Amino acid sequence: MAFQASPFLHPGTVSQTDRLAIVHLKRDLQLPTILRDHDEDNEGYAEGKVVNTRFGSFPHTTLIDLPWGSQVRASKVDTGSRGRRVKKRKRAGSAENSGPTKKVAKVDSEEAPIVDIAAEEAGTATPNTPAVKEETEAVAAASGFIHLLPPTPENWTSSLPHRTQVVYTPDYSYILHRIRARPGTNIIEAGAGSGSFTHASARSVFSGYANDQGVDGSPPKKQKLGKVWSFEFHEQRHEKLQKEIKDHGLEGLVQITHRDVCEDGFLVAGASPGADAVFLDLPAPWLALPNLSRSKPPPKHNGGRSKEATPTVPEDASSDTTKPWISPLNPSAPVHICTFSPCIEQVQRTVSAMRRLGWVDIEMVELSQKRFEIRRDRIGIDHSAQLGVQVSPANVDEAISRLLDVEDTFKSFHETGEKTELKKRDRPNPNNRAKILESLVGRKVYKEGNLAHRSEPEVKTHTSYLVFAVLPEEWTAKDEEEAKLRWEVKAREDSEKPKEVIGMSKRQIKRTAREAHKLKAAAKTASMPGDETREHAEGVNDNTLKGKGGVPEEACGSIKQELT
Ligand SMILES: C[S@@+](CC[C@H](N)C(=O)[O-])C[C@H]1O[C@@H](n2cnc3c(N)ncnc32)[C@H](O)[C@@H]1O
Repeated sequence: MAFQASPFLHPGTVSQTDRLAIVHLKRDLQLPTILRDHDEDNEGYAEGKVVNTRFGSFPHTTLIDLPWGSQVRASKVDTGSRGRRVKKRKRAGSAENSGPTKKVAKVDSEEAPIVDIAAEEAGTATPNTPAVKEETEAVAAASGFIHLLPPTPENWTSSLPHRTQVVYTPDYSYILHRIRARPGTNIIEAGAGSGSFTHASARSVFSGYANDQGVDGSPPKKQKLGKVWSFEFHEQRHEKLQKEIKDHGLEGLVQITHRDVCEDGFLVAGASPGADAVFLDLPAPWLALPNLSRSKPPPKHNGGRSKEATPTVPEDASSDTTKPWISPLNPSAPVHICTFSPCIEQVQRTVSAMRRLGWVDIEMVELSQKRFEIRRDRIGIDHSAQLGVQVSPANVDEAISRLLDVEDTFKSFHETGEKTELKKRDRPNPNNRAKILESLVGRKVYKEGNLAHRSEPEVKTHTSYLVFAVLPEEWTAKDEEEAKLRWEVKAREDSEKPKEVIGMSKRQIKRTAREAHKLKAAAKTASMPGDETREHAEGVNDNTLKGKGGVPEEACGSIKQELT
């Protein structure tokens, strides 16, 4: 099969068969689906593969080859036929195959053969005979519509099948920015869970595929390829995510390993991922931190975790004590980390472990994302039931005219017995077409009323504490020597120093400078005319200064200079 880039990275302009698409029903309701031109699950719809939603049914055939963003109307699908599904299938060559509204769908020969129930009941069925399915052309229904969107990490996060708590967009966008994720970065992620962060980080670090070629077919340019090194110790979650990554064309960019990272570390097949950044979404990140060091961590302790809770996962070379220690981190760059914890006690333990292990710039952040609804509050009886309008008088004139109206109606009812409803019917409808057109064309409705904003009370984001830190590059004595040779440190010759400080230690120089500074300040006060300070400072002159500090006035400047 020809190589196809992931739809998350290169969605193209139209939806395609066998590629992921997002069926957008409304802002907080989206369904991911891989578009198929045939029903591989044999679900029994005459139209082939169908997405059923609260807004109607959408056969995949109506969703393929459409420009992204298209609005698609629902189709009439006989959902009641699902129970009788196999009887609906006809064998190839059957006379009924040639109806005008039928079209023949491609059938994968490796699929389970479709059983002809009628033939089976009659005992004439031939097992394993390749069959051809036929699908009815979809007919539009009035039940509703959807929009077809290309997949992005954002809409994948809001539509993915939840297997765990997930990291939502407001959190991961901030995290990826803080851990400096960019094209070419190697990220370690543990645990992978439902893959929400995995998809977002994959897009951030993508800098091309290993088999990328120039436009003219020339060999690929040498560039650092970014990669997400994902770890998950729950077997089913690991399997499901691995399948998703394959289905989404992200293999090669994301490598998922089934592993307990607290026990067995972060090496993959014995080799280092060379991580520039790390994201830990684990219940006990402090247990994994020793495995993210630049040198061999101290012997493991249980960390208060019960032995029963520790799952058994395949052993890796990293846990083999006979082999030399390999760090999973990039040795030639500072490593940025973020840990995601729901409670402050976990944060405290994580921060303590980070301090012990040499992480610096440790900082905790809590994100409280809120969405603001911005609208114009319009007031007036005239607007009546229009959207966003409070139906109450906008001013005194409007209130009086309304009161007169009501009084009139009341009076006429008592005089003539005429019902109010009749009068109402005579009154022009404020929401009639002409009125609405007038308000749209004649007036600037968008400018009317007060501009108001209020925050949404409920926001779908998993509140957690984010701990950020940096692990600097290792600096050995050898590095120090090399640096000294490279950037020669030239000590000042004694002959260049002011003579007052020659032979003094740094501490002595500092003390002398402090005293000189104090005396100089006192002398300045003494020379200020006409206040009490002058009297106190009387008698303090250059000579006493010299005597007190033992430092001549002219030396003060040079001592200060020496210290700076
Ligand atoms: C909250 S979920 C992660 C959600 C994920 N970040 C997302 O955005 O979808 C935490 C995951 O960590 C996994 N996990 C917990 N301890 C682990 C360990 N020691 N090693 C690897 N995975 C672990 C759990 O199985 C769980 O799936």
